[in-house]
Amino acid sequence: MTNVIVQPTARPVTPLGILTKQLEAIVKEVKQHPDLPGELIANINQAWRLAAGIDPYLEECTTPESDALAALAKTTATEAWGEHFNGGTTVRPLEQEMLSGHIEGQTLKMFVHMTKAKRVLEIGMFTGYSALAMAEALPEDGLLVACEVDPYAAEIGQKAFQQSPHGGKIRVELDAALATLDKLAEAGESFDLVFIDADKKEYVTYFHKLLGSSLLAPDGFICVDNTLLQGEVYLPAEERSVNGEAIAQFNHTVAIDHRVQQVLLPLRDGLTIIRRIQP
Ligand SMILES: C[S@@+](CC[C@H](N)C(=O)[O-])C[C@H]1O[C@@H](n2cnc3c(N)ncnc32)[C@H](O)[C@@H]1O
Repeated sequence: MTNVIVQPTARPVTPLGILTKQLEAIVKEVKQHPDLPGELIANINQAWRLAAGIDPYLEECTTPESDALAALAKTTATEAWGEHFNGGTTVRPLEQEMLSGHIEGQTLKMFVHMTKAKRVLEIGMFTGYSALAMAEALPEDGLLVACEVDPYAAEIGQKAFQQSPHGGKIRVELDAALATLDKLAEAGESFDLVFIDADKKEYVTYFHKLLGSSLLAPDGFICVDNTLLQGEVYLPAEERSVNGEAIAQFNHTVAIDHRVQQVLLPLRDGLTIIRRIQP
C-alpha cells in the first residue's frame, strides 16, 4: 500500500487560472459552431491566448527556484492529501494547491532582500515552500519563525529544511497560530516582515494581534496571501464561500484602518502588502 499518488496538474485556484480554464472551454465550444461570426471566434481565441500566456511568461522571466524549493514543490504535489485527511494523518484538509509556488516564492524572497528583514514571521507554513524561499534571502544570523498547526505538513517542511543550507534559519512553532502569536507577543518577539497565509477566517484577528503588540516591528511589513480569493471578493456577495466572505471582511478592515497603508497586488490569488504608518 502506498500513501503517495502522482498529481502533476493542480486545479486552478487563482482568478486568472479560473478565467483561463473557462476561456479554454469556451474556445472548444465555439469550435463546434463554425457558423458563428469569424470576428467573434477570433476575439474569443485572442482573449484565451492573452489569459493563458501570462503565467508561463512570468515563469520564464523570473529567476528559477533553488533545487531545494523545486524538490519541495514536487514532494508536496505527490502527497495523497485527501487520503491523509480521511485517514487522520493530517489534522486539517490540506491540498497541493495551498503551496504558494515559484512566482510568489521569488516575490516574497525579493521582499526580504528589499526590506533587509532579519526576522520574519510566517503564519501558515504548510510544507514550508514560502518559508524556505524567504529564508534563502535572510542573512546568516536571520530567523524565520513559521507557525503551522498540522504535524504531518510541518514534518515534510522540516525534512526539506535539513536539505537546504538555509534551513537552519527556520524555527517551526507547531500549534494553533493564535496561541503561537500570543506566546511570541508575551516573549516580546518582534518581526520585520510577516507573511499571513493560514486560516482565512482568522486573518482579521492575526492583523489586530500584529498591530496591537510588539509582533510587528515599527517599520515592519505584513504580506497577506489570497486577498482576491479566486475573485470572490469582487463578485456578488451572495455567491461567496465562507472564506470569500472572511477575506472580503479582512480587506475592508485593512482599507478603513488609519494605522496602515496597503496595496493589493494581483499576483496569483492576490497578495496585499501592508505597512504601519502610525502606532
Ligand atoms: C495555504 S497553506 C500555507 C502555504 C504556505 N505558506 C506555502 O506557501 O507553501 C495554509 C496552512 O495554514 C495552516 N493553518 C490553517 N489554520 C491554521 C491555524 N489556525 N494555525 C496554524 N496553522 C494553520 C494549514 O494547516 C496549512 O498548512
